[in-house]
Formats: sequence, structure tokens, C-alpha cells
Amino acid sequence: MQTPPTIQLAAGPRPQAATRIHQSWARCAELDPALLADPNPLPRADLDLRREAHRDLLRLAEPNLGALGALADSAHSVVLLADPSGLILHERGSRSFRDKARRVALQPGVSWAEPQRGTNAIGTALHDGRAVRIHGAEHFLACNSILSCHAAPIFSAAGEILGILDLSCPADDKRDYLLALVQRMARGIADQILGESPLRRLDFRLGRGQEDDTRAILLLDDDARIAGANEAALQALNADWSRLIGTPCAQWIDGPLHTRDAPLHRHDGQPLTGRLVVPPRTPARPAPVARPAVPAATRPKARPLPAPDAISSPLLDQAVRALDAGLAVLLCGETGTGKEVLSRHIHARSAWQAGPFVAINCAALPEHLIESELFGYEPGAFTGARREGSRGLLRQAQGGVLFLDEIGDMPLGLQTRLLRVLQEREVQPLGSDKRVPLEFGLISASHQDLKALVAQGRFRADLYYRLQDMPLHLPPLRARPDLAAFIDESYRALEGRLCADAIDALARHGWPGNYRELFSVLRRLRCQHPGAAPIGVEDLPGDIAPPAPATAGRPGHDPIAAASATPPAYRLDMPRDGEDLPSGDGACGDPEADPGLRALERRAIEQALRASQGNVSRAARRLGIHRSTLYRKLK
Ligand SMILES: Nc1ncnc2c1ncn2[C@@H]1O[C@H](COP(=O)(O)OP(=O)(O)OP(=O)(O)O)[C@@H](O)[C@H]1O
Repeated sequence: MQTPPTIQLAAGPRPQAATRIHQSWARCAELDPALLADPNPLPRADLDLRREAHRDLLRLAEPNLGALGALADSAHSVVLLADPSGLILHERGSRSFRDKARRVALQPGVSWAEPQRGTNAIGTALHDGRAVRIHGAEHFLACNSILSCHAAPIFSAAGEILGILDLSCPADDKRDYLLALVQRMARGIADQILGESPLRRLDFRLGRGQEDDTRAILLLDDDARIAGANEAALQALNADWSRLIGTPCAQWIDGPLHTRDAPLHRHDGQPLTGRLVVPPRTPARPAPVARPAVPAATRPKARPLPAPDAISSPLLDQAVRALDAGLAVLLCGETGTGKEVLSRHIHARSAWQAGPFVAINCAALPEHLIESELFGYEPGAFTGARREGSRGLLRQAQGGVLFLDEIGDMPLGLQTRLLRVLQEREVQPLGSDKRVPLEFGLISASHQDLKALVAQGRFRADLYYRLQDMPLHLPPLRARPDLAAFIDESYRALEGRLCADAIDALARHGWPGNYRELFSVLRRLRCQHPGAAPIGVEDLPGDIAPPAPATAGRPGHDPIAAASATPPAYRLDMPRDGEDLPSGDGACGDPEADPGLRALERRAIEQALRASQGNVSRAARRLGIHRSTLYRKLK
């Protein structure tokens, strides 16, 4: 990366440039020049954590990023997606221009907020909460004059900035339509996000009959109050989020909302064409997004939430009863045992089903952001805060379910604050003297033994007791009494067949990654063997199939790998017929607490790393666990 040794400012905005750009220069002139020094991209593992924290945004942005990326590729430019702090999470587009962009640190892992990179499209759009184009010398830093950038904020239904979409080209590229294109794509992403809401949705447009692709959307709560809106709705109703949210829809739109395709009118009499969309009561995980370039036949199929089965149904019933009675539910279980899946089912069946399901991965939130992300903040509460402040994730769960995943990873200092919020059912955003009442159902989950963490002083005992009104233990996959039949059925659901020896070998495997690992292995098998012929034990991956009997001493035979593929320990904690499944005593089947499991897990990890030549990402994929989980286990 080449940046000037001393800060050099660009020629500056033309006198006739927009006032916003002059204002941005004035702001940047007051910044400490040290903030503008050569930026270092975040290390890969930290960037992965930030991506994980914004995984929903990345997932929902995928189709538009794909479409814009294809255009950028052919137009010698790059498309970037930044998080609400201005940190670039993702890039697509022309390889040759990406290389140029990297010379000025326009790349994933670098923050382009104004305090870091001066006037620029990402930072200025973030500051103003509005789309902007910054050409060549309008950039504050001279080195960035090689760029012409177009950025637009992606808004949540409540008007918070969730990210910034940017298209950056060489400075001589002045195609006027690019800013409008980026803005349209950013709005498309925001609409995808609204489309995931479990609330009823009013889709409408001004006028009657004629189709156009600007779709105004309002989210409505059970009392037909406006709970969210997209930018097109703000324009159609001449309002902003602060005026709309929480007001009765009838204050803005006349007409029978409960009828589909009813004739509607804006309050000033303007006709509207609208349609009320009621989402299904059991929310399915949205379909993985297909990139336009992938042919339909090879696109990943949408995976609905696995239905409750004989193992999880009794847990589900207990949890729903507890949540509806105002108790906090704590789900314990190894990674991949379905804690999040179960919590989504609990939400869908509980009295909170009409409200949102807000999942927070406490392990994935960067520590310095957890407090502001959770509790929200007032405008200007701290350096780098969004101009309009933030409601915070706790308030986003209002009227629904808050799912605190990996709660054992929450830093001690924050545990105190969380406890107070949960006890008082009120939150005080950073920089505010007001307290906001909170109403939601609370589910927490941990793969760690929280009791042991309490004993080690790493988890507050009072918070532990506050979270575990109803502790439930999800058994590991290997403890399923019907494991062989379950594997057989699951492979049949992929339209494949397994021979008895393959089923037997699969049922003997330890499955440290549980359901996630099993389904990853089955899908991979099916992909490698698409035909109708049944899969035998010899077709299984080496770490699952038992070693062939005559291999010892053969040239190239790896006795360590073979030893780690032998299955004897795998059924150590497998209950025999008539025995109970492991009980919910808080131990959570945690490998840390069980030497047998720990050795098993260690061996599976070593084998996966060896088979992947030390590549952690590939090893994590083999194990069917997330990379951050594998890093944590390797610590
Ligand atoms: N009973 C089940 N049947 C089939 N698939 C399941 C089941 N439970 C979970 N899965 C699948 O396993 C994967 C992991 O599930 P989930 O994210 O709920 O696990 P988790 O316990 O929350 O994991 P982690 O602790 O790593 O966050 C998902 O792809 C899910 O669809």
C-alpha cells in the first residue's frame, strides 16, 4: 500500500461543488492529522468477526452486490459494502482496479469514515445519512484523487444506517447515472431486510394501476401502528421516520387495511394502490441468495428451518410455556446442536411471535462495540457515533424475542450492565439521561459450562441465575438413540441412498460439530456422488470411514491419521437402550468439562487440520463448524 509519507491534501472541491462537500472539508480540516495516517487493514480474524456481526446484512445484500459487482467487473470499478462504522466488509469487481484501490487502502478491513480517510463517499454518506458522489480532487486526501466514488446508505426499517454501499471507479469516470444506480441498489437491499420482518407489510405506490418498480413499504404491528418504513414510503407520505414510527397507519392512509388489494387513499385524498402482505406464522430462515451468474440448476436450494422432532419437541413445549410465563430460557449444548434453530421455533410458537426475533452473537460483537450496539446511544455520544444515534439491539427486540447467543463470551464488565437492564427491564442509551422501558422474551444460549465459568469467576453468578429460570440441555447428535435411522432419512431427503455399512460408519462418527457437521458431510457426499447408486463405506471421507484392514505397513499409510479415524471412543457417551439422555445439569456436554469428549474433539480437529494442510478455513468447513469457533477451540 502506498500512501504519502506526510499527509497531502487534494486540490479541494471546486467552488461550485455541493455545499455538503465543502462542509465535509471544513469538518476534516479540524481532524487530528494522525487520524489520517497510513491505515492498517484489520487482521483477517478480526475482519471475520466484523463480517459475522453483520452476516445478515451481507447475506441480504448478496443479490444486489452480485449484480452491481458484475457491472463493476466489466466497467473497471469496484463495489464495496461498509458497516455502520465505515469499515469496509466486502468488495467485488474488476481485479485490476481493485489492485489500484488497494494502493490507497480502499479495501476490506479499512475504515473509510471521515475521521480516518477525510472527505470520501463512504465517510460523507455515513456522516450525512445521504447518498453522495465524490470525484477526484473533492477527496480530502491527495492520494484519493485517483478515485471517483458513489455511496448510499442502507437504512433499516426504523431509519438506522445498517451499512454503506459504494461503487468506486477511476477519477476520470464521470457517468452521471452511477449514483442513482447505487442508491437504487442500496434501497433494494433495505427492502430485502424489510421483507424478512415477521410483521404485516403494506406494499403500496402512489396512483392506481400502473406498475413501477418503486415499492413503498410500511411494516405494521398488531395495532396497525407503523413499525417500519422504507425510503419510498417516506417519499410517498412526505414524512420522515421520526414522524411515522409508532403512529397509527390510519393517520396516513385511509381504507380497509385488512382486505387485500383494497382501494386506499393518502390522507390528502391521493389514490394509492396497495396490498397487505401477512408473513407465514412460522418464520422460515430466508433462502440463501442466488447470484445471477449461477445457473438455476446448480443454485443452492433454500433450506427451511428443520422442523421440531421427537428430540426437540418436548424441549420446545417446555421452553414456550416458560417464555410465555415470563421466564428466561437458557439453552445449553455443544456447537451445532440446534440452539438457534430451537430458539427460532420457540419465538414462532410463543406469545411474542408477532414481534421480531433479534439474535445477538455475544462472541462475534467486537468488544468495544458491544455496549453501544446493545444499549444504543444518543447522537454524538462518542467519537465515531452515528449522527442520528442508534436505538440499540435490545430495543430492536421490543415486543419480540431477544436471543443472546454465546452468552458465556460476554465480557464481565458488560455482564453487570446487562444484568441491570434485565432486572429493571429498562435501558439507558449511552449519552442519554432517559430510561426506555423494554418488553421482550429472553432466550440465551451457550456451548460453555456457565456454572464452571461462574466458579472460575469469569461469569457473574447473579446474571447466570437471572438467565436460567428454565435451563434446557440440547443433547449432542451422537446421543440420538435413532442416529442411524436419522442419518439414513436425512440422506434420503437429499434424494440419495446409503448402504448399511456407510450408515453404520456415519453413526459411529463422533460428530463434534453435531448437526452442522453432519449436514455438511451429507451434502458434500451427495454433491460428489450425484447418481442413484447407493454410497458405500469406501465412498465416505477418510476421517469417517473406518480404516481398511490391510493398510498397516503399506507405503504412504499414515498410522496417526488411521488411528484418529478409528471409532472406538465415538460412542462413549451414547446412551444404551432404555437409558436416559444426558440431563440438563448445566454441564452442557462441554468438551472442556469432559476429558473423553475433549480428546475426541482434539483428535477430530487435528485430523481436519492435517487433511486441510493447516488451512483453518478449510478445516472448519470439513468439521462443519464456523471458522471463529475453530479459532476459539485452537486457542
Ligand atoms: N434437529 C435438527 N435437525 C436437522 N438440522 C438441524 C437440527 N438442529 C440444528 N440443525 C442444523 O444445524 C445447524 C446448526 O444449528 P444451530 O445454529 O441452531 O446450532 P447452535 O447450537 O446454535 O450452534 P452454535 O453453538 O455453533 O451457534 C443449522 O444448519 C441447523 O439447520
